[in-house]
Amino acid sequence: MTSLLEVRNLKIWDSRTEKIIVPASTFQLTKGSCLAIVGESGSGKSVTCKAIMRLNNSSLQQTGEIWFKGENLNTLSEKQMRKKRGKQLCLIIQNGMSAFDPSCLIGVFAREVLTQHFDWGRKKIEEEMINAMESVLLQEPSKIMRKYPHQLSGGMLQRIMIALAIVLKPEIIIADEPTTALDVISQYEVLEQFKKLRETLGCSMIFVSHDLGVVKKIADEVLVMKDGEIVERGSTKAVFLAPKHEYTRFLVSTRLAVSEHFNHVMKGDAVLAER
Ligand SMILES: Nc1ncnc2c1ncn2[C@@H]1O[C@H](COP(=O)(O)OP(=O)(O)OP(=O)(O)O)[C@@H](O)[C@H]1O
Repeated sequence: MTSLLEVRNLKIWDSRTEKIIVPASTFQLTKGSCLAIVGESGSGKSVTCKAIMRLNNSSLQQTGEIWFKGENLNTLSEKQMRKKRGKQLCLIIQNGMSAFDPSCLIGVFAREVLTQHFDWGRKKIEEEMINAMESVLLQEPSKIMRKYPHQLSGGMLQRIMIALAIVLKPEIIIADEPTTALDVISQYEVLEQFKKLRETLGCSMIFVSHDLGVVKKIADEVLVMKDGEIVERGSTKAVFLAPKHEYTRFLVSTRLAVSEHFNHVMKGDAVLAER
């Protein structure tokens, strides 16, 4: 299997305190596959994603190699990286609102992003965006384009980000807890759109989540992180069926306990509904 992205010995530390956040991560993203990164809060999932995009806060330093199509992203200039972001590597973050410019109408924001990568006129951009927004089931896309981010829900903003990705057609999408801030129904809908996005674009994906239920639905492979280190890796099926590391066993058992509780509650609801 060919890897599209190869991260070797990625080290991330805080230059102000010298605290090492990620000591030495090595992993690959197989072409066309979805790699989930799971782990508890603070285990280093987000800083790893941002390191690939070279978007960490300037106080965080990073060394190591990030190979993507014959280039080590860690050695590229900011200008070269800017060309890769969006068109080749796309990051979708947890809080949709902060990904947008609050003072900018959605349509204007989309135009600014797309004109950086395509030689398209205003009309073509609008057509492409409207088609993509319709495909992620956003109703009345023209109206949405004339709204500000704060006038839309978190689920809608995430779907607009997915629509933008559909137009940009990146080779890698990095989604950092994209459904976490949403209510359960929007979580389900947005996850379905992510699955569709993979099917339509055939792109590769890194999907960060602390929700193993979500991971099971979307990922082919899983990396488990704890305190900045990768403690387990393997196919989603293998990791769920026979977790090797104690910490993964803990994560899987907690997940099972939560879903049993959920089923129990749902059954209770069903009994109540029958009455
Ligand atoms: N800009 C920063 N400066 C200094 N330390 C940081 C910075 N960003 C993150 N950290 C630290 O790095 C560690 C890993 O953070 P990170 O956000 O990657 O965790 P995470 O696994 O994504 O957690 P969560 O699920 O809560 O998002 C934490 O201890 C955090 O405090």
